[in-house]
Amino acid sequence: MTRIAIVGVAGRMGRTLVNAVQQDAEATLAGGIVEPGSSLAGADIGELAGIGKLGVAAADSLAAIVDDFDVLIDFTAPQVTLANLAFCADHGKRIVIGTTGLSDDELAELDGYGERLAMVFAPNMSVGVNLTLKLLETAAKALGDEGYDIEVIESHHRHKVDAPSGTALKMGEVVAESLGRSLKEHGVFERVGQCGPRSAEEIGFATVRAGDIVGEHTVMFATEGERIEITHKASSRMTFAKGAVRAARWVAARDKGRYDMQDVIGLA
Ligand SMILES: NC(=O)C1=CN([C@@H]2O[C@H](COP(=O)(O)OP(=O)(O)OC[C@H]3O[C@@H](n4cnc5c(N)ncnc54)[C@H](OP(=O)(O)O)[C@@H]3O)[C@@H](O)[C@H]2O)C=CC1
Ligand SMILES: O=C(O)C1=N[C@H](C(=O)O)C[C@H](O)C1
Repeated sequence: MTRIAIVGVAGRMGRTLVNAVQQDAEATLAGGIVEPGSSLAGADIGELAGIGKLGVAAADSLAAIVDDFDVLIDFTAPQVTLANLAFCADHGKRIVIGTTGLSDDELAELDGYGERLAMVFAPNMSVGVNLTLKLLETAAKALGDEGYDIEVIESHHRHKVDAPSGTALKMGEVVAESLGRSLKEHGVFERVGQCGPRSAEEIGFATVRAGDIVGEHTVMFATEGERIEITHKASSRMTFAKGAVRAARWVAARDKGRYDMQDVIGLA
């Protein structure tokens, strides 16, 4: 039985994760964390998630539940995640990280922890998106050097704070790597005014933020006469939450290293 604690337990993903852990026969809900000083500290995390009392009170620090859990699941914000990584490394815990929007420096810092603990870090925990990444590799290799323009389009709810989404960036990276291009050099994240025609090698990104869209990603390969679109649409956060719980069970049996969902699913 994997003892899981969830940080950001009152957030959109945190509440869904409580539900997902409850539904998993091989995992147990060992704790939930809210922001230090939050008025929600002490509330029952089942009630926060809308599934009724579970008898687990929200804590406002990891230190308060350090002996209760084996794996932490963290879908919060970059600086919060890095602080939690340090805590887990210092206390012999494993961690599953879904947080997106990390800067290059923050990613480098996160990477360093792979030598100190076992972590799964992925911008999208759904099985469907991780399979889509494989399809993109094949499509990019077949089409990318044959005159097909590549564009990544993503849509999310009005509350999302980072752009492009972590998944869109990952899709761009997979396509770029498959073609021997660098996303740093060829990624185009803004087009406005007299920006001129697109270059053959650029990989364009477009972002939509509206309403309650859970998460949609399309990679378009377009040339004269045809276009192929590979699309993934999430209609419920449960798809991410179930993936994260699966990752937590998987990482509980791992030694040090930085892994992603492709490792967990067996697509690496
Ligand atoms: N990898 C994946 O599959 C997915 C990744 N994500 C990513 O997960 C992240 C969170 O998304 P979402 O759930 O929508 O965002 P929310 O804003 O709904 O949730 C974040 C939660 O973290 C809490 N929080 C902030 N600081 C702390 C702290 N110091 N200690 C404990 N809790 C804290 C917030 O509390 P408060 O509200 O009080 O500030 C909030 O409840 C984003 O980066 C998003 O992109 C989302 C979906 C899927
Ligand atoms: O913030 C979200 O909601 C999501 N974020 C992730 C991302 O940035 O890719 C994954 C998912 O699409 C939902």
